[in-house]
Amino acid sequence: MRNEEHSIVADHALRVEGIGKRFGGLEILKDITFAVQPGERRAFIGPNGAGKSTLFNMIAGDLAASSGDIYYFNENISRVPNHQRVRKGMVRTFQKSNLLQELTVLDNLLLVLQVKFGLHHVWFRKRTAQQFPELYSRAEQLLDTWGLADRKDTVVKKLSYGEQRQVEIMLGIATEPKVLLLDEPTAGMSNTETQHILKLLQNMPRDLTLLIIEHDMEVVFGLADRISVLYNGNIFLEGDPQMIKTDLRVYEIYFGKEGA
Ligand SMILES: Nc1ncnc2c1ncn2[C@@H]1O[C@H](COP(=O)(O)OP(=O)(O)OP(=O)(O)O)[C@@H](O)[C@H]1O
Repeated sequence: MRNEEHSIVADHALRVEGIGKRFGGLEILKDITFAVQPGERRAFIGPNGAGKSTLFNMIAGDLAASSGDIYYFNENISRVPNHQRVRKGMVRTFQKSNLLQELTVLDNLLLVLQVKFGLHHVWFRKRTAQQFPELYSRAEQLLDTWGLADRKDTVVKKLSYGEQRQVEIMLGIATEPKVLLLDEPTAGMSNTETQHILKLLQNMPRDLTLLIIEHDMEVVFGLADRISVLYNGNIFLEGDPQMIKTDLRVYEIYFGKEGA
């Protein structure tokens, strides 16, 4: 029985056990426990201020938890710093833009890919496709997949807001993560842009484990295998999209008992 339990635990890409977070006297998260399977797409929903971003900050290592532990492929990473989590393959994108605004899309991408290709030492000099064919070919491939090939020579600050968000996700993918955390990837996007991002996310490799915070329910239900609902500092409910969609309590959390 112990062995069986152990093997189930070892199969998790991510396991969060009893995580809590206090800001001063305020207890934002109380006792968060959940596990995500490798390749699973898990969405986190809940009203504004429920603590979704705070939870992601702790998983990514940007914020220390007040209590509890985080396991990544069965390794306790609770005290592993953020940059080491990234090196292990846990990568997040941010709600706010963290791109190098003065550089082109291609240069932003090459800077990320250089690290992956072990070419940090050439960051300061001009690189050419002739010198680094594999680097450039991977960049072209990513630009094609993400529909950004025609924008590659555009300086990031000249892109639309939606395109910038697209570049951010592409950079996250470029690091070839095992677990990718997306914090509201479609926030502030037009309906057309949202549809476009949803399609791209749906087409991502199935072995990539994806955790996503999202307010757009079309994206949530179009992408997630399982959904966790955060409310009052706890995971109020967890289930598959059909179960969450039809649970009246979720509706009440968002719209109140009488409805909107
Ligand atoms: N550094 C901080 N210091 C104090 N309070 C904080 C801090 N960060 C977040 N909070 C508070 O914690 C609560 C949860 O915030 P968080 O951003 O995690 O919620 P959220 O569910 O992601 O909300 P939203 O859906 O609006 O993005 C909020 O009340 C917020 O004001």
